[in-house]
Amino acid sequence: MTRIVLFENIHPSAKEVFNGAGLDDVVTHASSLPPDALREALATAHAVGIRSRTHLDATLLAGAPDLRVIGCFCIGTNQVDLDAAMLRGVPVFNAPFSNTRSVAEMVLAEAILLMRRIPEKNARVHRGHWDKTASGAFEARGKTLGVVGYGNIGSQVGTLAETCGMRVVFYDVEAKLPLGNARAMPSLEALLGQSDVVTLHVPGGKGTKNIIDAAALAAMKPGAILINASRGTVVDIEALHESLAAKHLSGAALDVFPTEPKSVDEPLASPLIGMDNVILTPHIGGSTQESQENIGREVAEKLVRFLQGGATKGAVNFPEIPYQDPVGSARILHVHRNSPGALGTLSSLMAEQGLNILSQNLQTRGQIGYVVSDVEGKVDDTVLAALRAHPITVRCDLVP
Ligand SMILES: NC(=O)C1=CN([C@@H]2O[C@H](COP(=O)(O)OP(=O)(O)OC[C@H]3O[C@@H](n4cnc5c(N)ncnc54)[C@H](O)[C@@H]3O)[C@@H](O)[C@H]2O)C=CC1
Ligand SMILES: O=C(O)C(=O)COP(=O)(O)O
Repeated sequence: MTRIVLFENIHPSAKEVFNGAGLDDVVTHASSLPPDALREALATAHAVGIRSRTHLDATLLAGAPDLRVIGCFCIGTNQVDLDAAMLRGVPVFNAPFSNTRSVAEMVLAEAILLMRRIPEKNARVHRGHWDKTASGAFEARGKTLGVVGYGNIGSQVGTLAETCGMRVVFYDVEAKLPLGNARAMPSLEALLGQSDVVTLHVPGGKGTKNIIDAAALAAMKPGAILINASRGTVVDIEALHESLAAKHLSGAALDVFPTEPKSVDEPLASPLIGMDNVILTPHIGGSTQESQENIGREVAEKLVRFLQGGATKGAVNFPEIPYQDPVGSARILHVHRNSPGALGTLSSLMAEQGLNILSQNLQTRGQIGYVVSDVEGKVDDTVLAALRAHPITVRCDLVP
């Protein structure tokens, strides 16, 4: 029996996919779990599904000996120790596209609201002030949007912004095809110096930590707006607070934070709380009915293809082998340390166990190699134990 444990209110479309594939042991949790409960839930799991809140580090993974695969039902995978998972022979999948439009629409909406100073005016009306003034309010048309990180989300934000007449510039560490009339900038500084609105769409992690710091904020135009719906670690929050307090920036919208509350009742701790010109949202950029339903299906299908066929195409940390129709009487998934002659060693081991190899596919990535073998012959517990016991073996499983 394959036990699948889903955390963080993953859309029911995922369970439908698992059940449709005959995988009925699906345990669902409405939220992420505190460390002890998480450890306990992982101890018996063969597959887990998480979103951005559940952090799976090397110690937690070591306490999950049966875990075969991890699904991130979101885009970001920085919450998982990807190398530790790989070295345990555990592929990690995500949903690279399904929520991108949802983020892009929210960012454009926030840009327009902030350019019109709607968050402040809304708060003031609620407090009894009727400030009917055009002061500080601007049209989007003709303004410059600077997109930092021109990937799946950033490029869509640019395309949507052009439909409102905005001029789009972007900066990316990789060469990117500009969509529409967007123009690539040679540096982050160049982008910051000419953008009325700067929006961040880079991945989390060491390479992007605090790329928007005090110096970057100072390089932005007076009165500019900053939007961050990427990862909280990308912006130095204290520096942003100072820049807003000094009225250098006119407003900001943040969906992600260096430390995010763990539950609905935990308040956000941030120096930005109470600033009327700052939109604060609880990491919901990708949270729409459409995106969550699609993500549930997309990632669950990837997990099923792996659990039932060994396919790792699209895995973010693993050698990629596409789905192939099985031939023979059994399919063996073997993960080994990537060393010269490993495939020969595995094939000899299989021959010693009386298995005839009908089809074999090897891919390597960094420190590991992954082999999918379709064989003729009897693969029972003794055979599996022999393959698992060999020193080159990291993991070995049989799929139906
Ligand atoms: N707020 C939310 O709910 C959501 C947040 N996200 C986050 O949005 C971010 C972007 O997602 P995608 O567009 O799908 O990723 P992507 O991988 O398609 O694009 C990221 C881009 O950033 C570029 N990049 C990396 N380091 C950079 C740097 N230092 N400076 C400039 N460019 C750099 C990459 O070359 C790439 O083109 C991720 O952090 C993701 O986790 C994604 C979905 C929902
Ligand atoms: O897709 C991402 O990377 C996100 O940040 C969205 O995360 P979530 O599924 O809303 O926890």
